[in-house]
Amino acid sequence: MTVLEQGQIQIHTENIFPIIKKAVYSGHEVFLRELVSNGVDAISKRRMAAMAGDCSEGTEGIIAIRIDREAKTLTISDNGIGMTADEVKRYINQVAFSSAEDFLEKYKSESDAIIGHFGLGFYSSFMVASRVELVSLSARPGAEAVRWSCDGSPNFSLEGAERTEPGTDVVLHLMEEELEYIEPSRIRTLITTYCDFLPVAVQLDGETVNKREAPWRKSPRDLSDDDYINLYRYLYPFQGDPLLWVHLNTDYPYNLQGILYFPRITGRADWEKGEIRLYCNQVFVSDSIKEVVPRYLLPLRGVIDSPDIPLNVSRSALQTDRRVRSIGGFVAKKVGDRLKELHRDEPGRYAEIWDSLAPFIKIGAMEDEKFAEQVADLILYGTTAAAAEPPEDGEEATGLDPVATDGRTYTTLAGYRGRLAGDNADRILYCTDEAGQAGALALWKGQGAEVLLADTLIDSQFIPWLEARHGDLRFQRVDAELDASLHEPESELADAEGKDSGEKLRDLFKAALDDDKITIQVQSLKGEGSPAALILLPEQMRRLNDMGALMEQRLPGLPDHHVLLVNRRHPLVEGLLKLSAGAVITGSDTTSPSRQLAEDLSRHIYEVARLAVGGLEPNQLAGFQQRSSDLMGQLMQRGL
Ligand SMILES: Nc1ncnc2c1ncn2[C@@H]1O[C@H](COP(=O)(O)OP(=O)(O)OP(=O)(O)O)[C@@H](O)[C@H]1O
Repeated sequence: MTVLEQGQIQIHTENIFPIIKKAVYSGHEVFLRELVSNGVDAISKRRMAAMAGDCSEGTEGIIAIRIDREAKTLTISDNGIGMTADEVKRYINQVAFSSAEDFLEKYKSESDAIIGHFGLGFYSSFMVASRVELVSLSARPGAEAVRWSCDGSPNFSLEGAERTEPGTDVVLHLMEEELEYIEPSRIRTLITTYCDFLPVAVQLDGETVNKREAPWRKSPRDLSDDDYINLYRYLYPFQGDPLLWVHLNTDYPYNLQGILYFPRITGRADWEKGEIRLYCNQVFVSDSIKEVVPRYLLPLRGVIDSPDIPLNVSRSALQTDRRVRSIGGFVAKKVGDRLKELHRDEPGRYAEIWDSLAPFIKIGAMEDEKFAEQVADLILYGTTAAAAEPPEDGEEATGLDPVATDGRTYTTLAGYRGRLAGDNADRILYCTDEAGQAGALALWKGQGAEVLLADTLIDSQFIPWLEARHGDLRFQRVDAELDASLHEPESELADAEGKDSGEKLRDLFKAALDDDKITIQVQSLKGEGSPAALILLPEQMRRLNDMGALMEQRLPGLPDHHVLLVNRRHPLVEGLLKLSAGAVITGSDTTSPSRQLAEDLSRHIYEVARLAVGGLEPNQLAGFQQRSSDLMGQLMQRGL
């Protein structure tokens, strides 16, 4: 074979390849992605050149990968446009190698990793091969086949070769330490990882391995729900089906396609990792692109495919890139639009999946003002109100509020406010713990008040945020205070000592509890089932306690300062009053058995109220249990 040329590649670094190999010490596998991408490019170039009449059309484009175990070679062939000797000199010796220098230059100055080492190009073959041969025949008429060979030093040789069909073979003579790439299973995995959605068949030893179809490149009109769900199942196997998806498609001011899915969140969502897969022209780049979408969308899954995300820069540079930021904004906007659409068109389904959507939406609203505006009317709250009746014809009504689901009834803040009346038109009643605040909640419900249920972990931050945003509204937790509608007006005659029964009860409880931090109030609560006593936590008091707990990184618990509301109408309290009055009438002093029993009962009533709000520590429970039995024993003896 005649030697066409031997020469030195003009590069500044004397021997670039060992440096590349060292710099890109991990992820050598990307060489396959780079070489297959070059083949795909060559195939589409040939198609375009054929359309312009510049070369023969050829058969369907194919990338064929062959393994030769004996020769320890891996060959990547395409039937694309090929290269003439001149083109090899220009594109391989100059373009490829000058971008190698570029890459190294960038790599040196950036401390953090370049995403997926993207754009390494042809010379990435030297990460795994000690010698690379390229045999190419240009599809242009009259071209002759050439063989280029290089061992990683700047020296190359170029000679005539045998190749009858246009296209290029890249033959990699694998280094001893890179022989993993001779294993078909390894190559197969690499093809499905990086080249699965490429529009050209990628074959391994004659068998097509990749999927080829990239649904996100299609129009949403041509995709069924099943198509979306199947892609999700394929990308995230055994993760359950997605709740909702958003098809992204824009070509201005940047080119971007993709499909994002809201996963069904079980347990804690991962706000750190990021599971959206990044592609560039259907070639897989990375499965964690924290830098491209806003943080609150990180638990979303799916694909973003854009050639306009700069990938040969460091991650930190990506984060501050203006275009990337605007892509993040675009994605958030599209997600917001899709949520709006679902809320408008299918309020029932929206409410059904609300619990899974809530973390994204609430965190998004708190972190991103634009997003907050978009979703302002889409935030749902569990409510104690009855659901609105759907229209008779059974069709799903738009704007239905409150909406019932299997588990809960939901409303929006606007819906709730629409139902508020008169003096309380600006008061938002909410409950953060249905069990712990059951007594107070029942009282409000008994009087027909609607209460919002804000009981998820995130609500402890979300409610204060909401309050700050709605300065015109008053947010009041159900157990903060009871307004006049919940108790009877007080009208009572004082006894001979000038004390009414309220004062007497107050004195009794004060003596029994002997704790200045507990404020005792006596009221006649309305409603049949109202409890004997309730613990109330005035807003200011509770907030201070919550804040202190937050600063000390502990659970808030029951603050030492709290209110004990005694319900004078309750038979137990009425009996208590009689018991203590008896003690006075018979002239007993504070140590009389009746007085002692009255105080023990008062303490017991207090502890039961405390127990109901989860305010008894585990170590107090044993004492409580003991006192309960003692008290019942005493009462039993009195009754017998
Ligand atoms: N299989 C091939 N068939 C035809 N031309 C090729 C082939 N592989 C490489 N080339 C030519 O060599 C040039 C350099 O390739 P290289 O992979 O280094 O960079 P690139 O593809 O231009 O950019 P990138 O850095 O994104 O990979 C290509 O632009 C192309 O003209």
